[in-house]
Amino acid sequence: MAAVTIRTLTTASELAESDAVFHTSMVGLPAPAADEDVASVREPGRTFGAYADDGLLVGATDSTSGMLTVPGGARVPHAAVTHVGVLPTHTRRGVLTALMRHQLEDCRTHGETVASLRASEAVIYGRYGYGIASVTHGVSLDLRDAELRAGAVSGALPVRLVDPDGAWDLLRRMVDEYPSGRAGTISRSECWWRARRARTQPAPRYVAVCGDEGFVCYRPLDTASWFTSRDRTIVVTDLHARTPEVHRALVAFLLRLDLVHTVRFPWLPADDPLPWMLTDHRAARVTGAGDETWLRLVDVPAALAARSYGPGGSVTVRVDDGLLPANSGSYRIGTDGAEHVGDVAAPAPDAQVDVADLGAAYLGGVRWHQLRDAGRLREFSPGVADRLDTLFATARAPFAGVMF
Ligand SMILES: CC(=O)SCCNC(=O)CCNC(=O)[C@H](O)C(C)(C)COP(=O)(O)OP(=O)(O)OC[C@H]1O[C@@H](n2cnc3c(N)ncnc32)[C@H](O)[C@@H]1OP(=O)(O)O
Repeated sequence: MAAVTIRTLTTASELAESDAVFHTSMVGLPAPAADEDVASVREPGRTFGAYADDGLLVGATDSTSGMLTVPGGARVPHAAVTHVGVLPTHTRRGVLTALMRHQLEDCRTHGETVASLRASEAVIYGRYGYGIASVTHGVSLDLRDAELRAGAVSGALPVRLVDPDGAWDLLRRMVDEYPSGRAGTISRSECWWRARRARTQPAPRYVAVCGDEGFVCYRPLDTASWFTSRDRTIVVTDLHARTPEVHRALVAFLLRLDLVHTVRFPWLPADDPLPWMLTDHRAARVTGAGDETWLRLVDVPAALAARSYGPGGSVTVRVDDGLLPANSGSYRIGTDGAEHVGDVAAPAPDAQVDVADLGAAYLGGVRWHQLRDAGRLREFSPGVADRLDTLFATARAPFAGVMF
């Protein structure tokens, strides 16, 4: 166990120091500008520091509060955990474990149902009850082959360019007014917008807006030889649309850009309609797939009660949570909802799972039969995984859509 003291960091210099610890631990992550006011992009009271006996700040983590959309459309209180780091001189002594324990207990105190994060390494967070709940695809669109199918854009939805530096409030309004209904969507906090504003790369970058109902932000890559390049590439840094029609109009706008050969979409849901809009499906090439949301059910009874379920009768699942023992117990999950039915001993469960794997399956992204076949779900009654799959299935792949 680590000999550290965990404290809430409050002053501007403490917060700046925690940011320095994070960037030192990350080795190569580009640091924010020297004049960035770290306190302005941190939610008060949510940054925790670990101090060694000699008073040195050796580790830190923080989070912002918001909401996460669950299957069925309800939104539950959510903590977006980030800036996790321990100085390389103090790793593997339990510092992160002490920080994670403190942070999860704090989330419970705040009444947060779930927490999520993006992981720098896949081996870190499972032990703290986080599971991979959504995946993301990187897609490269070759404009030499990309053509919209006839009828993909009906009618003329106008797209206009706006000043990127003056558009922040407009973008924020569109995200807030037309939230995605997709499970896994997280709200963008005040701190998120401030950080995005402070850290967005300088020009050239562009924002195109479709009828105040959607936008796409993009910028060119490798501009040194842009004038004569045979491989001019832009990257889409953000895309938000109220309707599929607006989404298609924004993609159509990108396809019409002169000079550009390739459009990169670094993060798309696995079931994004983009390839299906095109005459040549292979013009949109998946260049990589990775984990997106690592989800932690902080309050298992509240999380299970908040989402909707498909048909499939009911199943009693025993959940084990080593870090937040109040979550451990048996839950009856059925088409009509879910409820806590007892402690770990009774009644006899149909299956048993660790809280991290329940988090992975919660949004419908990972199928229960995968978890069973991987040896992560213990079935006590035959066919339970298949029944759970029917109960937990969602129409669309879960996706958060934002980095933080
Ligand atoms: C949400 C985000 O911000 S993601 C960014 C996370 N930060 C980084 O990747 C920065 C670089 N890494 C670090 O700062 C640190 O290595 C951390 C934060 C990942 C881990 O901090 P530590 O204080 O070393 O973790 P701690 O000592 O509590 O480890 C607990 C257990 O996890 C294991 N563990 C922790 N990190 C790793 C890792 N990167 N690889 C393998 N095992 C790990 C430890 O071996 C230990 O296992 P044990 O309980 O079986 O002994």
